[in-house]
Amino acid sequence: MSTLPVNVTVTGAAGQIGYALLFRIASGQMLGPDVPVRLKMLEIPQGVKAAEGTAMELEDCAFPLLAGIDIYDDPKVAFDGVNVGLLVGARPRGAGMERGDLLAANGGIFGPQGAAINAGAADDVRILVVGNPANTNALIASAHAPDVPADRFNAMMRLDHNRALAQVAAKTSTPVGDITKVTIWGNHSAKQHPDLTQAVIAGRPATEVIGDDAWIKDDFVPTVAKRGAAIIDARGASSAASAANAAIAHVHDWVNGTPEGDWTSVAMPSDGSYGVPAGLVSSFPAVSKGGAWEIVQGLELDDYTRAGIDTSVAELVEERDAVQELGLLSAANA
Ligand SMILES: NC(=O)c1ccc[n+]([C@@H]2O[C@H](COP(=O)([O-])OP(=O)(O)OC[C@H]3O[C@@H](n4cnc5c(N)ncnc54)[C@H](O)[C@@H]3O)[C@@H](O)[C@H]2O)c1
Ligand SMILES: O=C(O)C[C@H](O)C(=O)O
Repeated sequence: MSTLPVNVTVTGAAGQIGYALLFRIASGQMLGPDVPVRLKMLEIPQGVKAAEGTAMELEDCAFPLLAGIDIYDDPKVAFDGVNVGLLVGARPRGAGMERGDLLAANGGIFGPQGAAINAGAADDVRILVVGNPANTNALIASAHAPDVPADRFNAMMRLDHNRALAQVAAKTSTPVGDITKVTIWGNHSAKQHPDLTQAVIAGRPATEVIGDDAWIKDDFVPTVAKRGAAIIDARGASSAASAANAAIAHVHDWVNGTPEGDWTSVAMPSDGSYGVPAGLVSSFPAVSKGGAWEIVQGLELDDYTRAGIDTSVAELVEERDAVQELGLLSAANA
């Protein structure tokens, strides 16, 4: 990236995650301590006033790297020239809302945003979808941006990845920094598959250090997969600071590379690796090199891992089929 300001568009800027995210982006934690940023905040009209308040606070931080702040309620302008887009704003599930209703409501958000990205984004654009259902929302956005390479659309699994690291660290009394090669496969949902079969703790296989297969299957996997719901139950609102932290780390590593000897978990369009149908936005172990993700290849999958991936991917197929049926994967419906 050059020293020209990087245009960072954040949707849902007045929301909880937006509030935890914007200050860290402006301080340089996402793109680096030498990279100026211009924030382009997108909200729905009812959210604009609150976004203006957040912008006032951003100004009051006097961040040296913050080159400008603009607030929009029109995606076409908000994504004009965007280099990095964080698609956070989404329609939450309301009382009595079926999964199909949620997918349809979000299709109405992510289709037009994808079209706006297609029309105005910079050539190096990178899009991270955070708003749920994140994987399928990323698929919808990408379908409406036929001129943008599909691999520029990611969905966020980094929070699940970090949750897995934290659980293993607590179980083994190991510093998080000594734990590598954890993977989350599949969908950002309770059907994700957290996987420790390749994980390493201070140079030793994690499964050997843990020495408790029942803990992995009966405790670790469901705890990580259902952590989002546990946070909602405890906080009365979904995770915000940890989600923002994960988004910062995801984009940081995408742009600047992953540490040598480790990988992270990224939902990106499948190239057919590990039997995941091509095009589905599914999570894989991935390294970032030269500003692009590469799926880690050649991992042996035991039967338990294979079954976990298949279950999660089946859910993604269902979601894709549902939005396809609703016409949300057709660019004509933007
Ligand atoms: N992928 C993950 O790991 C992860 C983690 C936590 C939360 N989430 C999801 O992130 C999303 C946002 O969470 P939150 O806590 O910030 O919610 P929130 O309700 O506090 O904020 C959402 C904001 O988005 C805005 N918005 C809605 N539609 C919009 C549109 N079309 N364009 C622009 N802005 C729009 C709303 O006005 C609101 O200000 C939710 O879908 C949540 O489920 C994902
Ligand atoms: O689980 C949720 O609905 C919220 C969010 O996606 C999370 O993982 O915390």
